[in-house]
Amino acid sequence: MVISLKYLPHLVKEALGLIIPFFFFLGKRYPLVFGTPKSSKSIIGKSNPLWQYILDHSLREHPILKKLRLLTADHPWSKMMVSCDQAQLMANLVKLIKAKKVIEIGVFTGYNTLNMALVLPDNGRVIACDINEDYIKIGKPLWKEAGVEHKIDLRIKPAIQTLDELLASGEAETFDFAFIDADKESYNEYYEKCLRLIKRGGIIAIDNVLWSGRVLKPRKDDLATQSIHHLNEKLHRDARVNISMLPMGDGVTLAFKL
Ligand SMILES: C[S@@+](CC[C@H](N)C(=O)[O-])C[C@H]1O[C@@H](n2cnc3c(N)ncnc32)[C@H](O)[C@@H]1O
Repeated sequence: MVISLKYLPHLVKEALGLIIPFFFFLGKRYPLVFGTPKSSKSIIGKSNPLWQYILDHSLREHPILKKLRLLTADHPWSKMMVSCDQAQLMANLVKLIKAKKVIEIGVFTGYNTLNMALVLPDNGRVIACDINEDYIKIGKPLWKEAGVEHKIDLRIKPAIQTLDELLASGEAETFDFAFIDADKESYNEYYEKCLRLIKRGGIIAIDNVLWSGRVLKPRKDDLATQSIHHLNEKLHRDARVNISMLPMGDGVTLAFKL
């Protein structure tokens, strides 16, 4: 079939008229797959006016936490920091269950470590696990400034090792709350060990369970997404816990130990 060149602009216009609305439809129907993520850390994009509305109408951030958040914002890996509204939820949970002993797996600059230490009683303890001491140098002076340094037990080594040491020293079923937010490939191991360390009625919060939407189509070669997706599937069936999966930050699952 020969098409005269003079019809070409018209044909291109017609084709675009069909293709563009199709992609708009996909973006609206499957926003996590086809939409443009505004931020890798937030399911509601951080430039979405609703995100600002949520902060304006719910965030009660302690000034020292705000200071650490702003300091962290200059870091090249600042997107690793937990979102401030999610940190506030975790502080509220820690207070609600009157937690004394908590575990943080993945500290980064120490925003959530500080957040939890601020609401723990004076004899409370955060076991803070990370492999990178450099990131923590940013937050550590603020732990001291806030007067909560004595509540934070920082362990610089692979978190699996720290959790095994806690189990070996007889601390099973003595913790109230755990936050899992480190290397995604180890999520299942972190979950299983935390479940042993947490008391009945305790809570495990697991971060990044939506992984910027990648859990919808986990690629075979993407081990991080595969690991998160498998844990999500397992938790859905896990009779040892009750769960809620929240579309907050990059997705957070709360597992309540029965
Ligand atoms: C997403 S950041 C944690 C953010 C932090 N929870 C916050 O409140 O901002 C992940 C952290 O996990 C740490 N990490 C990675 N692999 C680890 C491992 N095997 N053991 C302990 N920490 C690890 C990284 O060094 C990094 O600081």
